[in-house]
Amino acid sequence: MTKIRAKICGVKTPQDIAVCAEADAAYIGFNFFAKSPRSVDIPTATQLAVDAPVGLAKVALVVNFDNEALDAITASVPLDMLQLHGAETPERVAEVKARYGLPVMKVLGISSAEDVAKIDLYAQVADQILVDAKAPKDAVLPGGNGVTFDWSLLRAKKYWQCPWMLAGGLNPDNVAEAVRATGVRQVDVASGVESAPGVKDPELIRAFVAAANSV
Ligand SMILES: O=C(O)c1ccccc1NCC(=O)[C@H](O)[C@H](O)COP(=O)(O)O
Repeated sequence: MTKIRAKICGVKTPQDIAVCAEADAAYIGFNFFAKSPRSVDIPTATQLAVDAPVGLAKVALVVNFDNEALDAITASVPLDMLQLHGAETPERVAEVKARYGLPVMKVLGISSAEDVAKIDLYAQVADQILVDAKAPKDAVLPGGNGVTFDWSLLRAKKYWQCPWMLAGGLNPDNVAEAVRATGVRQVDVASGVESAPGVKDPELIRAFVAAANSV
C-alpha cells in the first residue's frame, strides 16, 4: 500500500517540527494569516524552515496576499510550496506560480456538488488542490475550523488533473475512514492534532499519521 502523505498545518515551534519528522509526516505548514492562533511571523518561520529536517516539505499558507506580502515571505523563508487559502482566481494562481517559481496548492472549500465541480478549473493551473471543508458562515478563520464536509460529494470524482489532498475536521479518530471513503492519498490537519487552539500535541500528531496509514 502506498504511504499516505500527511501535512501538519500551523506548526510554530522546533518541537512541533521534530515530532512531524519523527512521525513521518510529508509536509509542514507555516500559517501567515495574522488572525489565526497558528500564525507565525516571517522571522520565526524563517528560522523554523532553515532548521527543519531535509525531507519535510515546507508550505506557506497565505490568504489573498498581494505580491508585496508574498515577496517578503518568499525572500526570507526557504519554501517548497505556497498554499493559497483565500478567494484567489485561477488567473491569480497562475500568476503566483510564474512569479515565485514555487509549486502552488490552491485550497477549495466544499459544501456542495457545485463546489466540487469548480475543482476542475483550478486543477488545470495549480500543482495541487487542497479539498477542504467550506468555513462556516460565522467563522472568523477561512480554514482550521475543525469541521468536516460530506465526503460522499467526492464519490463522483476522486481524481483531477493534479494531485489532491483532503482536509476539514480530520483527526486521529476519523482520518482512516476519510482515506477509505475518498481514496485520497494525502491528508491535511490543523486543529485535529492540537490540545488547545494553536498548540500542537505530539501524541495526536503521531496518532494522526499512524491512523492515516493504517488503512
Ligand atoms: O488553521 C488556521 O488557523 C487557518 C487560518 C486561515 C486559513 C487557513 C487555516 N488553516 C488551513 C489549513 O490548511 C487547515 O489544515 C485546514 O483548513 C483544515 O483545518 P482543520 O479542520 O482544523 O484540520
